[in-house]
Amino acid sequence: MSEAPQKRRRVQRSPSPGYKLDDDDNYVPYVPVAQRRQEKLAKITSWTANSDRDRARRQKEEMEEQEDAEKEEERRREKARKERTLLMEAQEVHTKKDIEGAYSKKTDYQKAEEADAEILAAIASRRKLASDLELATGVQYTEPLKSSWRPPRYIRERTEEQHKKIREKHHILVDGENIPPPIEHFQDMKIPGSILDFLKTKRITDPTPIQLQGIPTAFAGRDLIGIAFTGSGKTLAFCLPLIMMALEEEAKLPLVRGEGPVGVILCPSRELANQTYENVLAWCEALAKDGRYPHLNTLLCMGGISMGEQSHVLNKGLHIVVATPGRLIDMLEKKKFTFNNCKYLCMDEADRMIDLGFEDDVRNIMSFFKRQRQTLLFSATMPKKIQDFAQQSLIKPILVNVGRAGAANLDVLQVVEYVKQEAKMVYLLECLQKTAPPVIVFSENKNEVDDIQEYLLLKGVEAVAIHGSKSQEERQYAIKSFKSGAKDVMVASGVASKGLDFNDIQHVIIFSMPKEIEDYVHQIGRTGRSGKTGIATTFVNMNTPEQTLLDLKYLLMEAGQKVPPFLASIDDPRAVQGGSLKGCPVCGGLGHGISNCPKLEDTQRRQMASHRAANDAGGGF
Ligand SMILES: Nc1ncnc2c1ncn2[C@@H]1O[C@H](COP(=O)(O)OP(=O)(O)OP(=O)(O)O)[C@@H](O)[C@H]1O
Repeated sequence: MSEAPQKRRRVQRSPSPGYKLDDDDNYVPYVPVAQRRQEKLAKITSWTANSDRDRARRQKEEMEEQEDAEKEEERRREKARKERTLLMEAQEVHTKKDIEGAYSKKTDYQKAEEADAEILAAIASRRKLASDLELATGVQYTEPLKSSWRPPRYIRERTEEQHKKIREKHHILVDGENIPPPIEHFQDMKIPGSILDFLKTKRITDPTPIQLQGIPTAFAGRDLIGIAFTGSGKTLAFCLPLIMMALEEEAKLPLVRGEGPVGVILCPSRELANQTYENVLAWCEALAKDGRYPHLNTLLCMGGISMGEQSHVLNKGLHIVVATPGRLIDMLEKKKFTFNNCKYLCMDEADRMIDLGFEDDVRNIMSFFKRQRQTLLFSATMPKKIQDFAQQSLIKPILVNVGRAGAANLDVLQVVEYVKQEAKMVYLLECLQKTAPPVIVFSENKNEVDDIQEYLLLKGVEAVAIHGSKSQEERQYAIKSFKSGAKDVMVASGVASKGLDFNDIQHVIIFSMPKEIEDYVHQIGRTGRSGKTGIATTFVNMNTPEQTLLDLKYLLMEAGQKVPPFLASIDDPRAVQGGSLKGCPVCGGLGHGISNCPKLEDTQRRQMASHRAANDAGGGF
């Protein structure tokens, strides 16, 4: 405000010697044209006085000519300037009209559709999910693996119509060629009695929908994409086929030291790998218990544990490996074991494993396989685009789908509450009163996880915490003490607890709503497992992005849950633009399109970070 008048004053002041204006060093006082002419005329007149009239007249004529020329030149310039301005203005108007015209031809919705199509095309051009060796040599398997397993005759003799009815009864959708029949009783799947007895002790008597179609499909040697709600028993559906395959191999020719594994199960987190490993161990032990079947060796291969502790497993023939990608690649590169005879690859939480973040690791792992394998992908969330991509990479795969991929488990009562940021801690205490323990509290932020645990401990609540920056011992202690019931509350970051199966969680409290709705589905899925019901309370507030709230709103509507008024009042911008309200093909969220997908943004960010890291490291591994 004070700057402008000061400048004006400086221009008005005539420069005095020694007075230096920043930009007026070459200042020449302006003399108007009329004044200059007068001065020249006066000079000429004085010559006239000196009676040199002819010279004066010539000079005057020359001057007038020059003046005329100058005036003419000035007129011409002015005309050109005016013409140019008009032309430019016309052009500007024209261009503006062009742009407006082009834009007015397409609705915002159409433009968004076009942008989405471009992104989808880019994703579709991803390399097939196969090892580099297979891609390079063009090795292509066209037929599924052969299997000696057959369903009982009475099931084989059922008509396709009868199979269809059974699938409809259990809300199972299937897709693929020559789909093996659904089998409603474990006994008919020809599973060893010792395993069935063990399952009974765990109250597992009848197969869940994903099991009754998934297990026969996998037993038949088929590649499989299995999608089913959280807590619906997917682990048994992909572990049992590997146990049976290993059993068959062992029966044919027992494995000796340096041989194996027969198959591998890949998990995206250490906790999940550990949990799956413990399940496999228990089932293999149960199998060998009655002495009729051999003992199968299982190796847990993940960061944070010493492989020395498991040398006794590596000293024998190895049947099953349960692993996280990083440590598995490390072990394979160090030739601790090989995949020369490995023929079963299963990925749990497969959408995470093969989305852009882990894709290269998975390809790397595949390059260690030397023969055809059976590939199985399982998850509760599997967006259409990932399904399509995976389908191209498997051999005549069968899709077994129970409920919409990414839909919430209907056994979970979902409550969404508006809680101001500063009121969350206090309200959390109140929420903990809703049910008896055990309760899980989720936060997206590691520091917040620690803060919540500290606050709860101060308030006398027995709480443990788990997140990615905790040591392996701390993580194991937290899980063990929570599982055993010694601790009432576990505060966890989303990543660290995905897929974990805790007994009878009564209540899940989502302290900070994750950006990706898939994460929300997995988090609330820690309760309401194996047919039991549970409650999930989620805190949202003005920090929660509107798009996330929209995803949440649609998910609640889909699950037939109560939608609170503040969520109900949020309008979908796509509806305003007159577009269709399809779910996002990348993350499955119902409240946004692909161009606003938070998962895609995250993946790109991760990729850029890993490129940066690679560059920083001089392009090394
Ligand atoms: N047929 C069954 N009947 C009853 N309970 C079962 C059955 N199969 C598995 N369960 C139990 O259900 C619980 C959940 O199983 P599991 O962990 O395999 O679920 P999931 O589908 O993998 O879930 P998530 O997607 O969250 O990982 C486990 O405690 C398991 O023992």
